[in-house]
Amino acid sequence: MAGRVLLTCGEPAGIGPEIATRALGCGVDYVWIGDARHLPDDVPHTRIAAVDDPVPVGHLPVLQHDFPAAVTAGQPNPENAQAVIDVIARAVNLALQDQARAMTTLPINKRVLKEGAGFPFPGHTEYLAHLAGDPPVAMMLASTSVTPPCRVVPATIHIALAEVPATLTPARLEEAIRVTHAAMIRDFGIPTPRLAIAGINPHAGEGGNMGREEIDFIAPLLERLRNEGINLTGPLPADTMFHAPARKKYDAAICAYHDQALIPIKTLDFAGGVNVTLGLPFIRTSPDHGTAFDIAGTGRADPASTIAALRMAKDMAARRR
Ligand SMILES: NC(=O)C1=CN([C@@H]2O[C@H](COP(=O)(O)OP(=O)(O)OC[C@H]3O[C@@H](n4cnc5c(N)ncnc54)[C@H](O)[C@@H]3O)[C@@H](O)[C@H]2O)C=CC1
Ligand SMILES: NCC(=O)COP(=O)(O)O
Repeated sequence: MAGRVLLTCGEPAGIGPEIATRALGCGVDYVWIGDARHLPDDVPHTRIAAVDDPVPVGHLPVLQHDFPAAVTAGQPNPENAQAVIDVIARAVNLALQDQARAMTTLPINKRVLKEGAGFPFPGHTEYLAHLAGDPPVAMMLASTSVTPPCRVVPATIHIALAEVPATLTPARLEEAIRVTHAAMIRDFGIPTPRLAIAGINPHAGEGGNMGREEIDFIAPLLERLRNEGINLTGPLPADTMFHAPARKKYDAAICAYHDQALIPIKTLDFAGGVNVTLGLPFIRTSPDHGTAFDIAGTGRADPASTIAALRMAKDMAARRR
């Protein structure tokens, strides 16, 4: 397996190109896949033919990917949508062929991809799972600069809130728990992971007075999995499980839906948060933020989350060896 981490360009009208270059020197050897014409003017870079080709010291290695339309910072162009998608697929192919140790993806704008190329997936997570043959996956967001750490997995991901109760089936929750449990061991080096499971209702249903999902299926599922030896607590009231003393008691939290999981991590560690897709045959991390069109091209974008994502990808790759 080659040594570099692949960094996909994401939406070129967002902050991706600038943070890709500002992460240079972070201690991770990475290659950017994108169109070199989108890089800030003063960035030393070298186009290479193969992932591990050498470049001069201080240069960004670039696997060139031609985009069809011009890019204006802050204004995504649907004509470039297919190229954004193709860059992700190219990175997956390289990873599946063991030509790279891991991939880190820069943010995409899902609406533009749908508008410009009919992209049928709500995010990278679902697209990467599709490209990998649809193994069970989970989206984890993990802090890197708060103690105790905050690691969260929404059991339902990119769906409307109104669809959550019907989508959060026992099978869906069980899959999220099993994928997270296996990944905590394999990728995070925690041999006996402690998982905390959030309820879906206020006060975890308050004994059935504010909803019955906890009684009807979450608690029985947890009991069954505990009998297999998985260390689980819950269902817990979500509002009191993320303060520091509560986080000390578990290694990862499985939540019912997107915002229940992502609000605590992005509040506690927006700069250091990393998005990891658990369950894939290759390693994929990502910064926790989006395309940030409001500041694209201004030089104000903070590369910290991307640096944390690259470092986490490198660490995971070392663990998998
Ligand atoms: N992995 C991915 O591809 C992700 C993509 N997105 C996409 O990004 C688009 C915009 O999403 P928003 O909800 O607006 O979130 P956002 O993260 O792009 O922006 C939220 C706020 O945080 C600021 N911000 C974000 N990253 C920053 C950075 N590195 N340094 C300094 N300030 C930063 C922005 O300027 C903005 O004020 C959406 O289309 C969404 O789907 C969002 C999250 C992840
Ligand atoms: N809110 C998190 C997010 O949108 C990231 O999704 P993905 O593109 O990593 O699937």
